Amino acid sequence: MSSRMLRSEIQSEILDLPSVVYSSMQHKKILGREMGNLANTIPTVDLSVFLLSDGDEAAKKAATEIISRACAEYGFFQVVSHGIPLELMSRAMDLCKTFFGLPDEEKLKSIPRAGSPVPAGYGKQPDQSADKNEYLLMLPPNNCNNVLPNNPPGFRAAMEEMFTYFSLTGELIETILNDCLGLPTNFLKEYNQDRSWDLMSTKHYFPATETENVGISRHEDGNVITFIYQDDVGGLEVLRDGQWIPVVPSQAQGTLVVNVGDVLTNKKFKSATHRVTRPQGKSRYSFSFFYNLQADNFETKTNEKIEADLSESSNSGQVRRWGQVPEQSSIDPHVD
Ligand SMILES: O=C(O)CCC(=O)C(=O)O
Ligand SMILES: [Fe+2]
Repeated sequence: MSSRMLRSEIQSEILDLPSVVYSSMQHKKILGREMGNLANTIPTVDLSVFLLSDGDEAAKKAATEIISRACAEYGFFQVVSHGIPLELMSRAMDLCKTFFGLPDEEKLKSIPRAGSPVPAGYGKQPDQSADKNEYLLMLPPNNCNNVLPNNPPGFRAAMEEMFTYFSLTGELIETILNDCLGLPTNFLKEYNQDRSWDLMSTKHYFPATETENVGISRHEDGNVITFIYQDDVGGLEVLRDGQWIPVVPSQAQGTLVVNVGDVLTNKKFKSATHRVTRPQGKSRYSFSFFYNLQADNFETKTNEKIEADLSESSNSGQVRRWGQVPEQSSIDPHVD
């Protein structure tokens, strides 16, 4: 499906939204309003104004300002009315729960291909790892290194559709962040056109035990922008001023968490440290989408170019390749 066709699907989707989340559609003046309290919650922004061909400019400006502040204060924000069909999101979540509930021998049919540059396929953290989760990782739908399960039926197609929509949402958020950073129009878009290195993973976090509860150890994402679609269990936490702030799953269906990765970090934005803590007695499921930068651009061009265009920028951190563990990363028991 061409990206133009998808965009028009997105537009028809947002005109048909449930009233509880999207009531702002009837009140254009408050489109783009802040739906969270900046003091202690990660703000949520309604993106529908950016998807409408006649989107109100003042509402876009208001939304852009909220996102700018959130990226500076938290490195995180949340979005609704992003155009990803809610039916697809909940179907994909249900299918992922079914997949992870299958016996190991079934899931192991989807282990990564030998020699693949990225271990696309099913995997489980090794026993010695503090992180207790299993996952299914995928490259863009047409990539020959993907190993996607045929069971449960429909899962593979749902994963591919989710990926395609996430990519488009990534392009939209990249454009908004471009403006937040005061970069020349379309600077990031022109700089980062190759979508073949984007990655999506769906994860199953096992319930915590009496003695340990680490889902993913504290880390920062090395890419450009990450999306997280989490179920209603909770456990994602963001470090801000030495305090772990929970990203409470929203009652609003289809809420996506967005976080700024190392590529866009500078004096203005931060790539925030975050982690996942596992609750007791419950599994947690999530989708993460990593909007990346083409690998060859990583060390050579990325921050150097963004810094050159943002004279105030100061990020000293080297942008990491996929899977490379940051030096400052540490394993902690998540008990504080
Ligand atoms: O599952 C989540 O909520 C977050 C996952 C995450 O931080 C990551 O995959 O980098
Ligand atoms: Fe992360």
